[in-house]
Amino acid sequence: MMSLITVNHVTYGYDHRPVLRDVSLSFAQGEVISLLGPNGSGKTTLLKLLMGLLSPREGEILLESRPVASIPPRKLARRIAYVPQIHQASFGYRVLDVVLMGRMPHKPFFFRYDKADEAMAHQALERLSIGHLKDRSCTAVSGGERQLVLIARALVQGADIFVMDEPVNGLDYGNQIRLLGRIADLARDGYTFIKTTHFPDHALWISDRVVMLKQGQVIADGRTRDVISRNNLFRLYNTPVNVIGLAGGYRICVPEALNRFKRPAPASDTAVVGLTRVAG
Ligand SMILES: Nc1ncnc2c1ncn2[C@@H]1O[C@H](COP(=O)(O)OP(=O)(O)OP(=O)(O)O)[C@@H](O)[C@H]1O
Repeated sequence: MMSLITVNHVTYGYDHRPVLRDVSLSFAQGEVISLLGPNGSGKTTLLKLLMGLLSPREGEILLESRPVASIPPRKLARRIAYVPQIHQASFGYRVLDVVLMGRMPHKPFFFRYDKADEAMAHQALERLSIGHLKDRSCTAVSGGERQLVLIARALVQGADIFVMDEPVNGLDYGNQIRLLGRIADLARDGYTFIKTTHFPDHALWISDRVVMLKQGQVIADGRTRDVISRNNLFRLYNTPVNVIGLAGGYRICVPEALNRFKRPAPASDTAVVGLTRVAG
């Protein structure tokens, strides 16, 4: 498969201390890639390098065959969009206006949005099933809805590569599942997602590829089912986690520490559990 993004022997450090060391990776179009690693392992730094916000000290990053560092920011924005973590909206922009902002890289310095821009924005909102929110203020929608608004903005930006830093952080369980579902749908349409996560289970749910970063180095990179293993999870997080296969080909992570969390159930609880089982 042709490489969409190639990271060639990249080294980076904010000061003298190296944060990323000799990182080489290659991502293909339509892949969902999860970057996993302990706090401070360099995940966000790698995302910033991919978006051209930082330049490698050594090595290079190519978008198709062109160095990212040589692509003007407005041009790069038409290919790569950043969807930030859920955050509190501080300005009361209308949802439709926030989505329209995605058209900026396509416009001259002084411009007005035209009918075609508005049609694209409406289409993106409908695609994510949030058309009904278009006239609401961004301060009056939930965190999960705001995350979808930012994805809609990335779609009208025309980007085909979405970079997301812990996209489900702060979302309730239902919205986490729905957001990951949207990512999987868009990946089926050819969009590429490079996202960080602290949840190996989320990587198992929707990722084609997993890259494990530890102390700035890639310790594993490959197909999700090969990389998410007890061995690799122990190397990464220094805690034993069993990866259990379920019917239907699903896999889940079960930390061994759960044994220690078990508390003896009072006799009365056992009876209730027994009743629930019968009823269920
Ligand atoms: N602007 C900065 N100036 C100096 N050091 C920085 C800066 N940003 C990050 N670092 C340091 O670089 C290292 C990697 O940080 P980075 O944010 O890439 O890690 P991360 O894997 O995304 O962490 P987390 O999972 O906690 O978000 C950390 O030691 C961090 O303290």
